[in-house]
Amino acid sequence: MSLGFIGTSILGSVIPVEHRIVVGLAFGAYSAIALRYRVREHLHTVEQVAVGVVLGVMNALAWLQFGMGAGSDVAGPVLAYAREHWVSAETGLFPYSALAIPIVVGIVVVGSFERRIAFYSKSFDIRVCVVDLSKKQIDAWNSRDLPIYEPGLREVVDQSLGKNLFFSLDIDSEIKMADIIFISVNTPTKTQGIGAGRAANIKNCELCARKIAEVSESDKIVVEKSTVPVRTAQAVNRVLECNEKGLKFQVLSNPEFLAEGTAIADLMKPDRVLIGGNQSPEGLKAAETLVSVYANWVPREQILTTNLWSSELSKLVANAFLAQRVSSINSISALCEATGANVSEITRAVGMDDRIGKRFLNSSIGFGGSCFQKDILNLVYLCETYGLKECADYWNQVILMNDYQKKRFSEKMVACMFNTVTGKKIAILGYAFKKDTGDVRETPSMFVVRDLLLEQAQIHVYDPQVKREDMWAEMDYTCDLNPSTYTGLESAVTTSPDAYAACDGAHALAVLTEWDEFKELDFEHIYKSMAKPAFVFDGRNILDHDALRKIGFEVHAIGKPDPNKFSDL
Ligand SMILES: NC(=O)c1ccc[n+]([C@@H]2O[C@H](COP(=O)([O-])OP(=O)(O)OC[C@H]3O[C@@H](n4cnc5c(N)ncnc54)[C@H](O)[C@@H]3O)[C@@H](O)[C@H]2O)c1
Ligand SMILES: O=c1ccn([C@@H]2O[C@H](COP(=O)(O)OP(=O)(O)O[C@H]3O[C@H](CO)[C@@H](O)[C@H](O)[C@H]3O)[C@@H](O)[C@H]2O)c(=O)[nH]1
Repeated sequence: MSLGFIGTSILGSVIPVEHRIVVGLAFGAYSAIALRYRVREHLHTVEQVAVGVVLGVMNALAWLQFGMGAGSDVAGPVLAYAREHWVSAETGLFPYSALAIPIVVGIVVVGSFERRIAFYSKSFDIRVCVVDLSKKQIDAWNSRDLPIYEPGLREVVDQSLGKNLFFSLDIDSEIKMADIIFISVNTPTKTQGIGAGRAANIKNCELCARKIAEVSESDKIVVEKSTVPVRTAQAVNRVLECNEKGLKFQVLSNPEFLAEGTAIADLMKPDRVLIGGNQSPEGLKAAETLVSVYANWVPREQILTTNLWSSELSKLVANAFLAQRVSSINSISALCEATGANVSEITRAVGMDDRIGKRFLNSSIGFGGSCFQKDILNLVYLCETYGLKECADYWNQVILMNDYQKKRFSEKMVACMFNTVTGKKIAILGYAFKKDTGDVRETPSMFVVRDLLLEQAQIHVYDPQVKREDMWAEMDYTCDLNPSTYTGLESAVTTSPDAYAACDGAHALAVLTEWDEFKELDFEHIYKSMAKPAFVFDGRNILDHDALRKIGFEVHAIGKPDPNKFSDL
């Protein structure tokens, strides 16, 4: 397209003025046909065409003015300059050199559009259909109100929905049609039976494999996307092999490494993509097929291929290592509070050693989310199953340290408030397990709230994204807290429309999720509205503690020395 555009422009410039109308009409017809094709093939959006048409018309008018010698007040002097300096006196034509600027601009602008479009057009070759048993989920994905909050997700869905992205309940038909099937179902920690509280429940993966074996009518690649115990692919393969039509399936492991809140960025620019497969010629061929899908947007050198078991286990190890860093720094935060050292200074000092690195060393009230605890427990259980007790104990300590950190925080709150919070209003700022998500699975805030409720506090929660029903559901599922186990639960926990309402009349405020908006609050105003002494408990170390103390707050933060306790600071 750019070459066609540039070529026609050059042609137009060397043809005598009186014939340019013919070239102009030909160029217009060429553009209309080419653009219609590109919109139909999803290479341009209608909006891009609209912008292009406006720019094109402006360009054409400027050229017309130039060619006819007319000039507006603004364009006139520029055109006069151009006529005087650029048009050849002998031929009356535009020299090639004068075309350099529009050509270069054209190549850069249109070319960069095209590279971008080429990227998406490759992806459009692939039809993706997400199927789920849950009608509620599928309806939400097809609506304006997506079932999860994730920055940038709306745009990604809008771009492809109905073009090459579909959400459907028709699992059987979609299995039949697919060449590659990703199993991405939940694999929660077992709640009963053998390994309860530690082993991952892979029942849903097996059910998917059975469904695929039952309804498939052609050979397929089946990809384990869910996080699973090592050697799950063996079970999936056994089930698939039992199909009665003699179909051949190749099972691959392709664990997901995205984190919530940064999911789109992680998807577009992953640190690596891991694909594990059987090392037979068929297995290697299947792995190569999946590699070629990712290679549409991920550089090949970042796509690793391994055997099945290394891939499955790498996912658990990655999460265990990440969580271990959080528990390690959290253990040091307790030592800081006891000695007068400052955990932020320690993080900076040790993180500048390249071998340690700066990332994932933020001390907090503990890690939460649907993955870390579940996956470490999964690893612990695997170690136990293989008789590796010392290894199991080692990784279990990461969880114990996390439990300790959550408990330590709520106990400190009670201790600071004169050993009682009974009947006191406490504002909880942030309920999601981290910022930029509305997810509350295993959120550390919930454990702090539970501890404070058991001390008979009145809790007022504000979180910009968490839905009230999700808060109740998770409290029930994970903490067994519901109106039948805690009388008056719904009146003891209020959800507030904003941080100011939550803090109004409160004895303390606790920041439990690191939402950026909490840093911008008017703390002078909040201080005036609170009961005195007014306590701040910063569970994420995001506030300016010196400024808060100047206002009059009593501030306690994770791993930060208390100036009242250490006179030598
Ligand atoms: N959430 C994350 O950020 C994340 C990141 C990396 C890996 N993972 C892993 O991905 C997997 C899924 O996690 P999630 O957070 O999306 O879980 P989720 O519970 O949010 O979603 C799982 C979905 O699977 C559906 N489902 C269950 N059984 C099914 C079946 N037999 N057929 C069709 N649909 C079925 C459920 O209805 C549900 O909508 C887990 O193994 C998890 O460890 C999650
Ligand atoms: O320095 C840190 C970093 C994180 N956290 C906490 O750790 C938890 C997990 O955070 P994060 O890892 O950013 O979010 P997840 O969405 O749980 O992502 C993890 O779990 C996913 C599911 O397996 C993996 O795909 C990701 O790679 C892995 O980072 C959250 O409560 C964070 O607040 C800290 O306390 N301090």
